[in-house]
Amino acid sequence: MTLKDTPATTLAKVDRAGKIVGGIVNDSSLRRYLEGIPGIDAVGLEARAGSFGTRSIKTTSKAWALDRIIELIDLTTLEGADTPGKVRSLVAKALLPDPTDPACPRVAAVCVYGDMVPYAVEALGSAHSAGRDDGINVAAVATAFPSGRASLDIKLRDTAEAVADGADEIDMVIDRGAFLAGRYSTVYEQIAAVKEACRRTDGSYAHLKVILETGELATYDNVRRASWLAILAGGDFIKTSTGKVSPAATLPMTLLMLEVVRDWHRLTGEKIGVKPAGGIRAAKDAVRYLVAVAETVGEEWLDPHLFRFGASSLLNDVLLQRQKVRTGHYSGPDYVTLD
Ligand SMILES: O=C[C@H](O)COP(=O)(O)O
Repeated sequence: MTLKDTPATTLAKVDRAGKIVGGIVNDSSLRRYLEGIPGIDAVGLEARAGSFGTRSIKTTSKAWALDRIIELIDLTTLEGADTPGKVRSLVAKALLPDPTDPACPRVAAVCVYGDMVPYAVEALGSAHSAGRDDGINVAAVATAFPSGRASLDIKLRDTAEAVADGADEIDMVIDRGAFLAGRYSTVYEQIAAVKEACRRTDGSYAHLKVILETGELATYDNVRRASWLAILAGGDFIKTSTGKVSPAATLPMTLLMLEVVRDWHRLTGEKIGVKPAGGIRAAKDAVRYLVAVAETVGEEWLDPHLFRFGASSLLNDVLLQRQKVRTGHYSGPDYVTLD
């Protein structure tokens, strides 16, 4: 697929991207633009990220933060050994995270492989958001996740099938090989094409999260460029990692992506979401991310439309901490499911 074949909806974004990069979107204009972005002060970035762990939080704020973290979780299972039964258990947990407390909030979404989408949709039943704000979304990883090593045609079919099966959100991976080789227009065109594959028959779109796989991009400068590229190409969210590569999400990388989103908002007025994913398991770490969001882009971003945690086990620790805040003690190790 080339830009010439790109459908009309995407062309509006291409026009805007063209205005921003200063001409036709191709390898040379993208290279000029992306490589012209000033380099990162790594020491300053890491110091800012480190400072988010030094805030003290009142008990009332902690209770609020724990509930908010739950509401921002994409509760995830992405294992080769996943089964319909495992997905049903995940959905049961998403629907009722704490069986002893009906007031416990629900997670934002369940995140599964594409072939598991029908089981997630069925298990959610009337709780499936399907476009409503009061339900739980189904997110599907697509585009030959986690490597992204497949033809564009296969990536588009992977995406379209998940959307047709009821996925509300698509988590795609970028072609890191193309990005690192400087073939920016290949990455751009693939993201734009996947965005089009997110189109439903009624003309609405599944939300597109673009996974950069920061652990493979290696440098802060690369992650900043990839963030701009993903947003220019039409991504609704930028996401750090698949969870299959180490390091996965880190606070400095996430902070850097939040800064790009802040700058994009200043430039265009458009709000893009951020999703750190992989390796976030402790509630106290998740609180640091909340502080980073609030102090970088503002509290408005502490909303499932604009921020998510991609995590398989974070919910368990948040429930334990929540129980402690509510009752003053832990209920014991059997309180949460450990899957
Ligand atoms: O996107 C989410 C990740 O795959 C989950 O990673 P995790 O198991 O380290 O929480």
